[in-house]
Amino acid sequence: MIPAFIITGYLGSGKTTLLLNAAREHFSEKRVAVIVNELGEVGVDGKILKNAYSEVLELPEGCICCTIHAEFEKAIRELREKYEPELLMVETSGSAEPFPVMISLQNLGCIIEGVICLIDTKNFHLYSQEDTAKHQIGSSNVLVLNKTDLVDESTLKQVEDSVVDIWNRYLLRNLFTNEPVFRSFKLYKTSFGKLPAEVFSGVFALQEKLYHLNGETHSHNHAQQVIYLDEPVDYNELLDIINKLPPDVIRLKGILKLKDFPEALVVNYSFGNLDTSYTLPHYEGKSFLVLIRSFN
Ligand SMILES: Nc1nc2c(ncn2[C@@H]2O[C@H](COP(=O)(O)OP(=O)(O)OP(=O)(O)O)[C@@H](O)[C@H]2O)c(=O)[nH]1
Repeated sequence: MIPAFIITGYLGSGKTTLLLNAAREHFSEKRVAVIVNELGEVGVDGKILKNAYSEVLELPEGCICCTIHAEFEKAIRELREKYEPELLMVETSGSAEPFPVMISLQNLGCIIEGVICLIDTKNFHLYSQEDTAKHQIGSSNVLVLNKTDLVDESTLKQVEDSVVDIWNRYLLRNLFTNEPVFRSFKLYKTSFGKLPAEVFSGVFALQEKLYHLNGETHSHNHAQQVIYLDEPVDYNELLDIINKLPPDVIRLKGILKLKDFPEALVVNYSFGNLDTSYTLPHYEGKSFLVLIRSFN
């Protein structure tokens, strides 16, 4: 039985960042495989994570929460055979709910060691009313209030109260008994998703077997568009693109080759904040930007 963690949380909340830090701080001695799923066909996270993990599988299309179970399960089987991981980390897309992934993992004989939900404390008020966000929180047993460096104490307290309230109202229940799947949660306050070792020590493992609700569907409130750039760009051109983004673009990610800089730049923009602090020295692919729009 392979232990597995699911990393969930809204768009831009810090899931990939958590995985990068965990690789450095907790998994240096372990054979860890990562499955990363992103909205749409073009992924950024997988390319970044390949710098930190030797086995990263990108699921290129759809969303593992409802359309491509078969592909997800096939991917895990292949990983298991080829790589024999000691631990599996599954990063779901910001638009996905973790429950179907939990079922698939259990069907494949994995032990769910924890469902970790990242919360963007700075921007929580902008997305807290979305159903997906509420179900992500209610289906998790490790709640991580992230980006605490960007908020004051009173905001942090408000977000904590609101997240705890949502957890209590939306907690995942056993379909037959109506009992909560997780009876408690553990809450952490972090910056850059830096979690203590105890989170990964198996104390949060789910004991219960989950069952699927037939015909279950949910709606997705986001659409994705990809722009490829043939020529290297100027940093100012990037700023220009960002300044002219339409208001329904809530997330922009990408990898860009720049005119005057040898390394490819990872572009990370969410809720008005642009971060270009991460670079990929050996990136050989095309430059691209992924725009995620909200239908709301
Ligand atoms: N200031 C600050 N920035 C953070 C923190 N955690 C993550 N970030 C930044 O937030 C941006 C988004 O982080 P990611 O880790 O890519 O978020 P994600 O949840 O994987 O994003 P999606 O996969 O698109 O949903 C990046 O620029 C990170 O560097 C934090 O605690 N503080």
